[in-house]
Amino acid sequence: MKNNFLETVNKKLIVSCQALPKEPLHSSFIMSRMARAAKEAGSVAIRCNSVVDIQAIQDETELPVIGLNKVDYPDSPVYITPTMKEMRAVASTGAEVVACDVTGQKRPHDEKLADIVAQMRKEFPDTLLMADTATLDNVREANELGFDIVGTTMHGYTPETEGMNLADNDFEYLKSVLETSTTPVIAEGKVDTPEKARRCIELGCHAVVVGGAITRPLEIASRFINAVNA
Ligand SMILES: CC(=O)N[C@H](C=O)[C@@H](O)[C@H](O)[C@H](O)COP(=O)(O)O
Repeated sequence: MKNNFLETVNKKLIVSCQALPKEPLHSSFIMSRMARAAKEAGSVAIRCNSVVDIQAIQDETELPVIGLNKVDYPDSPVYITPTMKEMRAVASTGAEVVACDVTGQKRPHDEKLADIVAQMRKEFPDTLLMADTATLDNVREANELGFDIVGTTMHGYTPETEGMNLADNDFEYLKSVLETSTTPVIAEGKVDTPEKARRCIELGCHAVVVGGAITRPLEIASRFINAVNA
């Protein structure tokens, strides 16, 4: 039996709290406090990266999480929970959802996504799987492989979609994702205003994830500074 994550986040905002080692706020403690602020504001779930951050955020907030583990491998461009090793590590935290790259690109050690999904279903039957996709072909693959949630996370972040923005032409691409996907869609990636977040829900998304615009002060400060200095 699957957990009730999808009911919890229905038509709601999920805050992503992530800071990589190269970012100024890289710290599980700081991410846990970011998540606490998000919870106090009304966020019903948190998206977060790495086993230590997931555990710190679970301890601090007791909110359900979309967990992932970003790792760079030399033989692959895929970095969001790329192999079975990271999938297992994230699921072992008790994360309600494990998110991973579904962009059709070669995975490390040539691991096959279909094998990873089959193995996850066997080892973690209660855990939901979220596909971080970039294109409509990726959405179709995620549906065929039986992912529980389709996210637009990688749209604009692959060679094929470079320069694209989810919000372009009143979310034209997102509308196509909603028409294509047979499972709930979570809008994610560059949703940087409350109005855009609201629009994603109005268009029919199951939920919307906002990260940088809430939890990356370097990004937020840069927007203000660039506007003032323009
Ligand atoms: C492309 C990629 O690696 N995205 C990551 C996925 O988890 C995060 O760095 C983003 O912050 C997250 O997707 C939320 O998006 P935004 O921060 O734009 O609201």
